[in-house]
Amino acid sequence: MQIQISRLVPVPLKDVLLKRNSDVWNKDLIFDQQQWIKIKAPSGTGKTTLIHLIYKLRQDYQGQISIENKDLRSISGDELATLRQSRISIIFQDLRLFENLTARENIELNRVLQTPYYPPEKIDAMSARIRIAHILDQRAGLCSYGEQQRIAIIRALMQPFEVLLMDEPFSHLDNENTALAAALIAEECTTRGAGFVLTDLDEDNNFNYTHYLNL
Ligand SMILES: Nc1ncnc2c1ncn2[C@@H]1O[C@H](COP(=O)(O)OP(=O)(O)OP(=O)(O)O)[C@@H](O)[C@H]1O
Repeated sequence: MQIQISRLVPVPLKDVLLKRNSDVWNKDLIFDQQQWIKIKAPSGTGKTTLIHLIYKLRQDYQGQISIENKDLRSISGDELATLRQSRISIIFQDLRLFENLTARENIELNRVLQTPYYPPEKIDAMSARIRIAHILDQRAGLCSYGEQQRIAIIRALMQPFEVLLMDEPFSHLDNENTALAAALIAEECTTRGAGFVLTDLDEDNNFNYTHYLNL
């Protein structure tokens, strides 16, 4: 999968963002599937906005986003659903879990909504690796933010994808748990030949990024 971005600027942020020296806003970029892209920027400079624009959660922008040369504005309905079910997965900054469902139910719900990529046992295997096996049957709303973040990570990895969007995915995790989660994500992307776009506030060496962009 290829995502092309051309002269993209979110309309509400236009005046502020065009004054910034950005590698992304108002530039022409191509994100290829094999790329592991880190986008670094301070708070409030549009990281979440960018991720939501690419996932088509909002459309208040000028310029163009294209998926395989097709304008994202013209992708809707079943085509958009298929894109999100099997080609683009996402870890939201605000996680977006159902707090009254258990951790396992949150993950399983997403797994069965698409052609399942992995059998349900994989939830246990991934959870053991990133140390949340003990809370799988607990209500997500009762889990700590760090636990919730790892539930959201596994939920994203249990579905098929060619590109993974990650919005500050380790913001609630300590270094040791970040390393475990990053290793799992790296392994999953490598196995599938998938790429990712990851946003964060600071520099890091959590992955062997192919590209490092300032927003
Ligand atoms: N629809 C909107 N209308 C007006 N302003 C908006 C809109 N959406 C976002 N903003 C503003 O855009 C700016 C960027 O928000 P965004 O959440 O994308 O930043 P961020 O880089 O992800 O920040 P953080 O690191 O704090 O999560 C913020 O100042 C926010 O208030």
